[in-house]
Amino acid sequence: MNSSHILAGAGFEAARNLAGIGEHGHSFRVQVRADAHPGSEAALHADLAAAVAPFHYAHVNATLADGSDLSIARYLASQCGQPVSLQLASAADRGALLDEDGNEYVYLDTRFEAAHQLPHVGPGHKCGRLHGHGFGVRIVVDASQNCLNDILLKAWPPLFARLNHKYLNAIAGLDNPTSEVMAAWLYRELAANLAGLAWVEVRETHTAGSQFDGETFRIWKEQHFESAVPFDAAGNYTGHSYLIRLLLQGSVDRVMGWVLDFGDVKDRFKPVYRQLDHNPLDKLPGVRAADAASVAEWVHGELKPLVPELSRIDLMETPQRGVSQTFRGDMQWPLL
Ligand SMILES: Nc1nc2c(c(=O)[nH]1)N=C([C@H](O)[C@H](O)COP(=O)(O)OP(=O)(O)OP(=O)(O)O)CN2
Repeated sequence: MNSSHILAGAGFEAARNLAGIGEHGHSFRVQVRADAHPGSEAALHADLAAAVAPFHYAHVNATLADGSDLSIARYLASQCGQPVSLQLASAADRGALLDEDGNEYVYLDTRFEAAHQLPHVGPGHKCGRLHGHGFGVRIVVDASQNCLNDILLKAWPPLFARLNHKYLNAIAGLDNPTSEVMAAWLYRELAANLAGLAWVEVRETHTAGSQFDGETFRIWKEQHFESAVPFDAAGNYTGHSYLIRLLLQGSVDRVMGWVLDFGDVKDRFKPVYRQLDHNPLDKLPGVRAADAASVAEWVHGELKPLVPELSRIDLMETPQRGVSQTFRGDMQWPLL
């Protein structure tokens, strides 16, 4: 079923006091997603700006007795004036996630450095060669069952020791170490020792990722394009460096170990990309309007026949303003 969302972001610099840690400070980042309906975009941006304002260059505990990530996240969500899903990053590697159904999670972003090759790709495919990555890993747990320290101190270190600076293909279960296989392997290894594990994400590069929640595989590929867009009724244009994220949901091919090759996603997107990049978006053939939601719909119309697994498109005009459209499946996370 199609659903259309608005994405809004904000940041604030704040001090806080936490039991066991004491006084310290953070550059907090917050992203929210809300249902799109007439007037909701301006209201969401205004509500979010007003919600973070009391924290900016201030002490969190002046507003909230409990200055934890979860407490701040709950407060910000409550100020948004409409149901939202929310991601609060208190540091580059950690934060809290809340969804509209009342689920609360904490996450840790960590990484390891390793070599691998994909043994089943066709001749000449670059991933058949021995190569390596700084693999990004996001571990997400149900906040009511577990906390960040359990991931950091107990669950992750033994796995890090098994993976870091290793040749992944030599590890049992990783003979075909695609991102999807890695996410499923990490999920199974972590679930054994981590109560409330919700999902695991693996990022081989900055532009591609995969997610496994014990049942469903989701992958994404990101691209940037530079485009002009009408600015006012007088016919003036402005422009943006757009980020588009194409998210796919599907089963993993038993031989290849992936939903679809990230390279194939990029290749199939190329003809669409050429029409978007360095062009005025209101002149796209058949586009309903030049706003981000209409452009995302247009991309979906062009790409759906080529990528049937395409489930969601996120289109950001700026890092703090964009849309997220779901066309099939259920792809709540990542928020962005
Ligand atoms: N679905 C998957 N597709 C691909 C995987 C994978 O794990 N799952 N892995 C690879 C390669 O290992 C490759 O290193 C990463 O591919 P890709 O994203 O295409 O890398 P690029 O550096 O070309 O990405 P840019 O778009 O240039 O940033 C291939 N596919």
